[in-house]
Amino acid sequence: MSSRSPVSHFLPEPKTLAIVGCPFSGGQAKLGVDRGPIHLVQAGLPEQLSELGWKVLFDGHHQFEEIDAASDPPIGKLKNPRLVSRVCEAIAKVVGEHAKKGQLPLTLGGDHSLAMGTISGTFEQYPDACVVWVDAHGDINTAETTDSGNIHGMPVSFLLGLGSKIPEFSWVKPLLKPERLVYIGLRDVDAGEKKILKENGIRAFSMHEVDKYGIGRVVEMALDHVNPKRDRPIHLSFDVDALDPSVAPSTGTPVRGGLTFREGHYICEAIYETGCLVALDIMEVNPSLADEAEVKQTVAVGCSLARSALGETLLGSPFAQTRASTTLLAYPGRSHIQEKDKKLVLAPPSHSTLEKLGSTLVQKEGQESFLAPQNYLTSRYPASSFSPFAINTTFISTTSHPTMFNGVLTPDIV
Ligand SMILES: NC(=[NH2+])NCCC[C@H](N)C(=O)O
Repeated sequence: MSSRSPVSHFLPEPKTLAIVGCPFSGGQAKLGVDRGPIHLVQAGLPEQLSELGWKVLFDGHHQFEEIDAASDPPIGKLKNPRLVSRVCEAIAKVVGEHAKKGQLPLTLGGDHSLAMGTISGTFEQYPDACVVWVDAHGDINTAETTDSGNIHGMPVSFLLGLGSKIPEFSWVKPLLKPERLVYIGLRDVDAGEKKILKENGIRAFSMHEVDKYGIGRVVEMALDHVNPKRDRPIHLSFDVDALDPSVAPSTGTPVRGGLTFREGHYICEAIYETGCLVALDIMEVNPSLADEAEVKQTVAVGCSLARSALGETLLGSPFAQTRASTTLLAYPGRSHIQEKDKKLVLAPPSHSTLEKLGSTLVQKEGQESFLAPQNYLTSRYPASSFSPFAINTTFISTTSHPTMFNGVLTPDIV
């Protein structure tokens, strides 16, 4: 799989990702979802993301305060209300702090009640953000409409400030506006939730729309709704049960007729391409609900969704695609091109050249790179001046801007 360095309208260089591991299951009744983040990390997710060019911060899973069931009786129908509230409040702080530092928080659930915390944290830092909620379920029940009493079916209503106010949750500010929220993948929506969606004019692309328009058009329409100019920060909250159970079997509330493997990944890729992603949740991987192979498959899918949302592409950057056949004729011993760790590194241009290019030198993991106009390479290193052997090159792009590229070249094969 190829990748390109992350591009962002909101995150400073070096792009930093903070993994917030949340081994939490209190928003629902099935045991095991608290082990989701542990499996995702053990499967190598942090390393995979640093291979994509992120500076990855992860210093262990979040430790939660315990509240025993006896001191946390239901409030109305709501189960474990104090526990869920306190855990989400803590996560809101953690996510908010990462966002404030310009880092992208990747929250690994855990059940989806956690999004009450993650989205609250995002909105503290980015009040004009929008939310793309990918899920089989609406998770928008209120204290009045919930049947199960499981809070993982309710976080969105808290974020929108719907339903009766529960003092225990008074810390949740209604920072999310209905027009800044969009759903993709819905197919199991409770009667009360349907009413809420309608009454609040919330845009939802169910599997019916995915079937009708195709995923490409659906994502475009969804983004046109919440982020028409593609200038708002995006929080992507992805419940793996949005995927069909044949793709992600090991999850607490699977529903048939879901997104295919590619449809799920396409959503992530398309959101990454906007350059607007500021926070990501991967939720509801429960490694206790299927056989070993299916658990492995679900965990692997959780990892690959995260990678797709964070820059992994099927063929490399758009730039690399258009320049895939570029042949750089290199000349051994030529001082401005050196081979370093199997990478060809162009010697950085002089300060005056950089100034002319309006570019600066970026120091990254011992490599120096710079942004330069697309024709910089060909004008500075015309193929004719090099011999005697050819090296096929791909570009590691630090920007999706089609006229810019990064001065580091990676030879595929010499
Ligand atoms: N995050 C989830 N898996 N939510 C499932 C919710 C199912 C159901 N609508 C409920 O409120 O209980």
